[in-house]
Amino acid sequence: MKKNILMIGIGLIGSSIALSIKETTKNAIIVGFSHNEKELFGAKSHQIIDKINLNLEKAAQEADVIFLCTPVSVTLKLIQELSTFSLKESVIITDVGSTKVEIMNQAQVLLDKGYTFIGGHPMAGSHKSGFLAGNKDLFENAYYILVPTGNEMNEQMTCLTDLLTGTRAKIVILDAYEHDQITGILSHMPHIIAAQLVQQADDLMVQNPISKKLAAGGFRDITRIASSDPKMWTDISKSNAVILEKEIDNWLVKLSDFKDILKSDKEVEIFNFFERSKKVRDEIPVHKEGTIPGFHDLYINVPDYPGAIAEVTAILAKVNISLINIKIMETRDDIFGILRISFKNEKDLFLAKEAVAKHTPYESVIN
Ligand SMILES: NC(=O)c1ccc[n+]([C@@H]2O[C@H](COP(=O)([O-])OP(=O)(O)OC[C@H]3O[C@@H](n4cnc5c(N)ncnc54)[C@H](O)[C@@H]3O)[C@@H](O)[C@H]2O)c1
Ligand SMILES: O=C(O)C(=O)C[C@]1(C(=O)O)C=C[C@@H](O)C=C1
Repeated sequence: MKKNILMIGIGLIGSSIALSIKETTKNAIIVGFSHNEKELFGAKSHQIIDKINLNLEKAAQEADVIFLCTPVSVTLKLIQELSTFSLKESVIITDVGSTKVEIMNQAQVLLDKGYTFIGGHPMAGSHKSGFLAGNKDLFENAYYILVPTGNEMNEQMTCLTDLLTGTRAKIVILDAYEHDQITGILSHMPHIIAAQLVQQADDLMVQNPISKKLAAGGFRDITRIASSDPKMWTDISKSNAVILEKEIDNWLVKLSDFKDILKSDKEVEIFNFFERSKKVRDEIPVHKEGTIPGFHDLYINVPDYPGAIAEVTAILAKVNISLINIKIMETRDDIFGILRISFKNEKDLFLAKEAVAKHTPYESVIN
């Protein structure tokens, strides 16, 4: 029997989930709804969705599963609106919002009507928006957090996790508060800090335009996410404001402590500050199940001339090492490009590093 999946919002996340479902759930019909018709027709022509339904009530009534893939403030309104419709009794409603407490509280209106709501949040994404940035592999190896209410039946939970197998993400169950605390520090604070750092740099760039050209790897690495959608981050910040206010206070105290040790020229304390961070960062598991998604990546500095990439891949082929992914990173515009090559295991990664060092003049690092 066909399974009717309604995707409300076909942006980066909605389209990536739709594409991943199409990979594994052959009986799924993906119906798209959003406030933006042009986007819907675009998504249909790219075969991300199978059908368009511009009537939300009708689309929701026909759905077996509803994914809310909209900015958090819109998701809150849509939950309210869905609760006024007469939906299938067995319907599963889920979302992908980056915060969970406010959304789970709002979902009570659906539970009151006897509907099932399971909160969701795939912990991967990008600073890009819109269906053209969608990618069926976006969530591979990432964690996909689910927040049950306790009211859902086991079969409904299984139905949702089965539907998500195409994402190749790892499902993790959390409660809403725990979720917002963790993502507050691991996802929301980094976005606030990156945004503020860019503004601080902007002041300098206005005073001294040459500084614009001098931003190097460090600035790029820490500020990529400042290019994310401001609407999405306004919603996330407002929705997680209580936790973020506490974390910002904590940040200000810690930064002020650093200022004090700097001011009093306490070299050992300054060293300890950086040493502790390095130790913690280096120990976060990268290749196993950990905070940082596991890939076996080699970063190679390659000169910007035709054939340089082919030269590297030819060497890998010669020593019989297969790669699983290759990407030119957007980290440096001039002189060098960074080539990121992913391998299927650690052994191949180290063999590749050795081969690049032996047969090419290019520097490479394992991250
Ligand atoms: N971007 C990420 O890295 C990321 C990762 C995980 C979760 N999320 C969460 O996923 C959700 C979607 O983010 P995204 O990156 O896909 O954003 P996006 O801007 O790419 O897509 C948003 C979608 O919502 C639709 N939309 C906006 N207002 C609407 C309305 N009033 N009615 C119906 N549709 C409306 C847009 O048309 C678009 O299809 C957000 O809640 C975000 O917090 C984002
Ligand atoms: O990689 C990025 O660009 C992201 O910001 C993705 C990111 C994050 O890691 O903070 C952003 C918001 C989401 O809710 C989950 C993932």
